[in-house]
Amino acid sequence: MPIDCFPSNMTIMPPPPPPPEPLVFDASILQHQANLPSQFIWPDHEKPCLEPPELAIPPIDFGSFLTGDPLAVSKLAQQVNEACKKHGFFVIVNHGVDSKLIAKAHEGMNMFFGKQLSEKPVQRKIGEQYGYASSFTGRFSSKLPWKETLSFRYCADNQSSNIVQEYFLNVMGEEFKQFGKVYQEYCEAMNTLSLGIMELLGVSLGVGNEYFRDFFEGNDSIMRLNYYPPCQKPELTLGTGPHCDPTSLTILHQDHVSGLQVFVEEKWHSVTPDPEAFVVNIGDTFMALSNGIFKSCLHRAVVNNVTVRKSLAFFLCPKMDKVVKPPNTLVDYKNPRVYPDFTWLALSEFTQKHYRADMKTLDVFTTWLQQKNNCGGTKNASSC
Ligand SMILES: C=C1C[C@]23C[C@H]1CC[C@H]2[C@]1(C)CCC[C@@](C)(C(=O)O)[C@H]1[C@@H]3C(=O)O
Ligand SMILES: O=C(O)CCC(=O)C(=O)O
Ligand SMILES: [Fe+2]
Repeated sequence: MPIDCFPSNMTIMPPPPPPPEPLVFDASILQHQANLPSQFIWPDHEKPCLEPPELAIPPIDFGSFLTGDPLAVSKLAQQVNEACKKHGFFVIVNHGVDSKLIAKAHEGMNMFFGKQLSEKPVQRKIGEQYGYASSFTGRFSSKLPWKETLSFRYCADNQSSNIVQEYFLNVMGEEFKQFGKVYQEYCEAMNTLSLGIMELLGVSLGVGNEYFRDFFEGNDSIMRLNYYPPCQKPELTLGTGPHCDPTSLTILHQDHVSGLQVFVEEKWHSVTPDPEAFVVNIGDTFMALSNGIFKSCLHRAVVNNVTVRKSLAFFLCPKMDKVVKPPNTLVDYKNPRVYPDFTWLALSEFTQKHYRADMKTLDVFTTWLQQKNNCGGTKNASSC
């Protein structure tokens, strides 16, 4: 249509600007830059505080639980009960996991994340739980975490006995075959330890040592490798933002570089690294399973301007279709239900497609679920 046919009062809008190219987090470049891209600068109220107090908590000797000595088990159950009611995490030593296996898992991270960005597999797609991601540049537009991650699935059922090894070989490639063997063995060790901890949590809550072990027998869990490159301005950003894990239980191994912080007694505390220990924290799903008795732990990870920091996080999750509801013995007129029934699939999808997990994920999810149910389960709760 010739330009003069347009009525004089019509304003011809310029074409919309092209969408900004998603930022590329190339750690080998960014870690040397004094000026951080604005997307990595967190709001003042979330920036890390300098020199947080160290949290000195007595580690729990898991070895005495493994002996099955009733007195030792009862003592440990009491320790765990207090820790999980108060701030939702505890530290265990004498856990039975081979330190050489842990060292190999860390070496594997150095090899993988030390590669050039171009040599790493393509970034994971939005809504997908697994794969390689560099600071989630394609997923979030602000408050980007200063980290690279590799997440993959671990299934405890017999049909998936080599799922980790197969992922590394088939999805990542032949050169990662040995990698896959290390992490397959590591995840199997995490599974064994998780089920043992579930026995201890069951005793701690008075439901017996089989209840939660059975619930997680066929777990469908997530293994995540966290790699935090050094940052020239660590006081402006975060490696992982403040959150409660939406999952059930997390077994975290941090290397010798401190960075994990937990929020207890109204302030952030640094958890002193101990390569011989695992940090175990309660997630949102187990908080619901315990009818709110055990608290999901609020935590975050800070970075530094000197060296890389790495952590291995095993997230225990039930089968996707398992209904998350507390045992009847934890519900009565004095302790009414705190959260509705839900499946782990629903909560997992909520965190991957609708909501960035933070410190209030479970409450927001609960409201979202109720709105959706009130609308007869339509796709978009806000449509009703
Ligand atoms: C189910 C999960 C989502 C996250 C990985 C596991 C358990 C922890 C979640 C996460 C780490 C919480 C902070 C925000 C998040 C986006 C991250 O920084 O990685 C979360 C993970 C995720 O959604 O990928
Ligand atoms: O790296 C850490 O110490 C914490 C990581 C974490 O909280 C997570 O991946 O959920
Ligand atoms: Fe976490």
